[in-house]
Amino acid sequence: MSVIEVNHLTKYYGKARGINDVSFKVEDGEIFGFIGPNGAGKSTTIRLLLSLIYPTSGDATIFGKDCIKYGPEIRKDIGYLPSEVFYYDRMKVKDLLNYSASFYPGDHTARMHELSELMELELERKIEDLSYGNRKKVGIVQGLLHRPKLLFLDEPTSGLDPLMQRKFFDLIRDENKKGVTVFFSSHILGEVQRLCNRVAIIKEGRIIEIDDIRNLQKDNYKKVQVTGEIDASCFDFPGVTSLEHMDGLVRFLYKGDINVVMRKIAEKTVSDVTIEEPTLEEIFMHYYE
Ligand SMILES: Nc1ncnc2c1ncn2[C@@H]1O[C@H](COP(=O)(O)OP(=O)(O)OP(=O)(O)O)[C@@H](O)[C@H]1O
Repeated sequence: MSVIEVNHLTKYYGKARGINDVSFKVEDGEIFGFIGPNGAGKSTTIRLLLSLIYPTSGDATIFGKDCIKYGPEIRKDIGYLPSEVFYYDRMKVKDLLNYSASFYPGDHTARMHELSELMELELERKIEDLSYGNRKKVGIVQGLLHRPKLLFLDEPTSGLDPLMQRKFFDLIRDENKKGVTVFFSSHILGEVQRLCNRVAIIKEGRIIEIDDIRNLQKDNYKKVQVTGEIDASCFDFPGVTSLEHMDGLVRFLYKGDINVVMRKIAEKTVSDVTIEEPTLEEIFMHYYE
């Protein structure tokens, strides 16, 4: 059974497009990346799944249950870090986290201390005295406090310094190893590439690709660079694009059977060859163009 199943979900805010006919599944134990530029519909999708807003059409299930009908029940096992956090400014971090934990059964005090220590969050400080990054940390602790089975992270690293980002990623990986499924929304491709198994790309409210990160790289074009006294035109065959020649170096992009390129190179006398996978960033830009 999939942890999340989204079927033809559409949301219009009046006449404004939120998302359009979005369908995908997230399996148990995955770290699923959801990437797209500003305004693509990432937050809208998450808010619909949490039934904070309602769809225009389509439906979705979490843990096999309808998101709207079983919203309160489902949310007990969900952790959510929104892209922007807003709190009661006058409260102490500790009081806010205790208040938040009180919505869930059990005692979460030990967990609160454990997570705050890890994220270097001072529990005695008032929210109004915290920097943007430290407020984000409150959101992270709050989202994980009740040991959720599914975690929604919406642009989680904005405001965190590189050291904290690394700690945060380690924390998410640890949670995932313990069985937590993670839905990770971001427009920062590097972090999606580092953390996620599978990724969906959303553009202007529609999903344009869903695949394993490795497949995305494998089935995409390769970057080929050959050094030597060669005539670039010998690489002008189907599958080759962006062919460039400069100072004894031929460079091009290739999509197709790599053996064709290898055989062509073997016919020549070359001094160096590199064949590279594109980065997720390059693939992403390719889709957006
Ligand atoms: N409350 C709202 N009223 C009207 N339009 C909205 C509302 N919320 C979102 N939208 C529109 O829906 C579209 C998707 O927005 P959404 O916030 O889901 O995108 P996003 O991918 O999360 O972007 P970002 O990375 O900037 O947060 C945008 O065009 C946005 O302007």
